Amino acid sequence: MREAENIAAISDLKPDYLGFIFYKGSARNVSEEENIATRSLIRTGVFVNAEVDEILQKLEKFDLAAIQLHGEETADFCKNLRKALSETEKSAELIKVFGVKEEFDFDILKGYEGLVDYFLFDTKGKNRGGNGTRFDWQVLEKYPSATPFFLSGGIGPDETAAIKKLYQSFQKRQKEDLFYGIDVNSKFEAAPGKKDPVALQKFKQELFKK
Ligand SMILES: O=C(O)c1ccccc1N[C@@H]1O[C@H](COP(=O)(O)O)[C@@H](O)[C@H]1O
Repeated sequence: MREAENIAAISDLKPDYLGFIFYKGSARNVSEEENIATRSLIRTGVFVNAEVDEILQKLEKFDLAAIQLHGEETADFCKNLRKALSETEKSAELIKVFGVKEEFDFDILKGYEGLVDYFLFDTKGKNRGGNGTRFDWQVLEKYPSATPFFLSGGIGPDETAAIKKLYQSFQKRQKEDLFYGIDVNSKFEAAPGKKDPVALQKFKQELFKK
């Protein structure tokens, strides 16, 4: 998101998080000049292999409360970022993203356990993110971690039934707390960085309908 009026319209739908892409390679990149003021939402900065200093600068400037690491950030990087945050007396939720193609080796998560607050699963594609394509969510039925995750990657208006089905599979195992959230992006855009409030409202209604 990056347009003040659009941010206000989407904030009215009361999402828990609102994302801002800080990656120059993206058509959604937020520049230093942008005014992205919002009310009480978890303002999330999305970064791709950025330096700790850059993340701290954006955190301060844009009053971010969550950091989404959407590149090849290592566990050591996450540890250093956490340390840098505490040294500057800043706190922010850390979300580490993993790209999924057909299969996913969950062993990779082990090194990140305890270092980040959430994992996020996106579809591996030709772009760093915002590819607008889904992966096979069945992969997550074998989710072995105790770290809650966000589901992402090409989630669109027609996906509510499939999301509910996946959620129920976690409920059956009394593990629904692990399926922490869903992250929508390009499939709800009128243009890059501009979300469609009507489509999102309909989606939200459908998602919470019993
Ligand atoms: O959206 C982008 O341009 C982007 C660029 C670099 C890193 C992440 C990006 N977006 C993230 O991609 C996922 C999935 O998006 P989509 O639903 O497939 O469009 C989401 O987490 C976005 O925050």
